[in-house]
Amino acid sequence: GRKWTYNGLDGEHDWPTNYPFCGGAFQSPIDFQTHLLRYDPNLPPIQVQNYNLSTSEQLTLGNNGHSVQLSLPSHMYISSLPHRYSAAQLHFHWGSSNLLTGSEHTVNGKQFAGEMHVVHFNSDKYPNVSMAVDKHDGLAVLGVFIEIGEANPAFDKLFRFISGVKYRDQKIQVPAFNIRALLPDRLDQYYRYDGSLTTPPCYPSVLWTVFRKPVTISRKQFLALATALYASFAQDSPSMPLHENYRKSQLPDNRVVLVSFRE
Ligand SMILES: NS(=O)(=O)c1c(F)c(F)c(S(=O)(=O)CCO)c(N[C@H]2CCCc3ccccc32)c1F
Ligand SMILES: [Zn+2]
Repeated sequence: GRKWTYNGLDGEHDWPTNYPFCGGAFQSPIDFQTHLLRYDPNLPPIQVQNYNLSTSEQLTLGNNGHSVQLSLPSHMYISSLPHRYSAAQLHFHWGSSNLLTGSEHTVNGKQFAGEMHVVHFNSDKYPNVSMAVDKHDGLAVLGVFIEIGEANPAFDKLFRFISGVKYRDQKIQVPAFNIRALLPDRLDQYYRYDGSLTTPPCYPSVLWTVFRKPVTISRKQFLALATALYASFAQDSPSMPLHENYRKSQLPDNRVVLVSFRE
């Protein structure tokens, strides 16, 4: 598809020109404002299967110019949704070294330092993520808020390789690890709503589950993510830093956000 960026030329205000869904309804991210929330006691804890990958498996870490993404095997899946949603990839959104506000979803206007998304596709109905990406029941994304605090060694299993994918379209193989360790300890408290991809083509195909509890990583870990990457190719000059890769909040379009927890 056509190139797009997060700011300046081809920035998010211009996305609808080449990607009409980006100007449509049911867009993500949104601000989880208290008055939009409705407690739903029937929302079950999220259950994930086969997230504890063996180190003998290899995953592809890549810089696609918009984020750093880690490919995930489809034998990892979410088992607590109406269909089986198998893993496809995970990626991050962040601010910059001195902008500790880079999450996409926000809570009553509070923006977190960053946000991780684990993208899954409905493998009961579609053979792969590309076939699922534009279907109304195609994707389920787990969102995890990231805050600066205690270091989380699990993220180093990924961040220690980030210098190998500094430039756009660079890819390396990395040893797999326990992806469950990247999620918060409680998977029973989350926000739930129908939304979209937060990047072009912005298909309204995502069942969003954003965990209430953030994970923490250290400032050193955060800087490794926020300052190491370029959105430009290795041979490009000048190089463009890859940062502030978060979409602004979208209109709720009178959507209700279900929550699995009481205040
Ligand atoms: N925030 S978000 O909406 O979860 C989200 C991103 F922010 C994001 F950057 C990506 S991307 O890295 O692929 C770069 C641009 O598509 C994705 N990719 C998804 C949807 C597009 C097709 C596809 C194909 C294979 C695997 C994943 C995906 C994405 F879903
Ligand atoms: Zn994302």
